[in-house]
Amino acid sequence: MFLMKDIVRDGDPVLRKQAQKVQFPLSDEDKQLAHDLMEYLEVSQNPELCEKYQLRAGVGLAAPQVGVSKMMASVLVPNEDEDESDKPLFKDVIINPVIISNSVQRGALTEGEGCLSVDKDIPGYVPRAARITLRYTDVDGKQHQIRLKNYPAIVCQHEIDHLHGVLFYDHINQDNPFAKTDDEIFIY
Ligand SMILES: O=CN(O)C[C@@H](CC1CCCC1)C(=O)N1NCCC[C@H]1C(=O)Nc1ccccn1
Ligand code: NI
Repeated sequence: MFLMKDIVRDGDPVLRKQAQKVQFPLSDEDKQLAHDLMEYLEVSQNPELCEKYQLRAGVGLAAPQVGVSKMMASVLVPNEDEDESDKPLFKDVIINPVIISNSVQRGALTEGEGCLSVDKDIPGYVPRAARITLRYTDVDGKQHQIRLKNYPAIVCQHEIDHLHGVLFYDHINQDNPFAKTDDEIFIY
């Protein structure tokens, strides 16, 4: 199981590398990595376990963040409203993901973004596509092509950035971190 000590921090070159495509069929090592990447999110989103293991709760975790330069990331976006079935908005390990289309409309999290690999808070809007069409392969080798919008779309873009050596603050407007072009929508 990954702990905070296993998470690589900004400054380590692995976070700025282009990750390698994952070969199928998955090796046992890659299957274990996929499992561990998702397990981190599940454990971190459980209040008791998060506390017990002193984790920072996360909704995504990319392989380079645990020092493995491979194109694989876990995404677990919980369904915030309690009453709804606690079926997550999006849950999968995305392997060799490719964003095949981006909406012209852009969006950003109103509170900006953070990263488990970046210890300091860096304020500012991180403009991203409001909607994307994502193509990826899952651990079983099944190909998916899905459309995502709002928070799940933001999370997947953040993770896919990691696979290309991009960190969230690379997108923040240096002159005016909270610059807002009029067509931008903002998501919670
Ligand atoms: O690459 C992946 N990362 O760096 C983990 C990041 C990924 C998200 C940041 C913005 C979009 C994707 C992450 O999850 N966070 N960033 C730092 C601390 C907070 C934490 C977070 O947002 N936690 C959370 C949110 C809702 C519900 C439960 N937990
Ligand atoms: Ni991150």
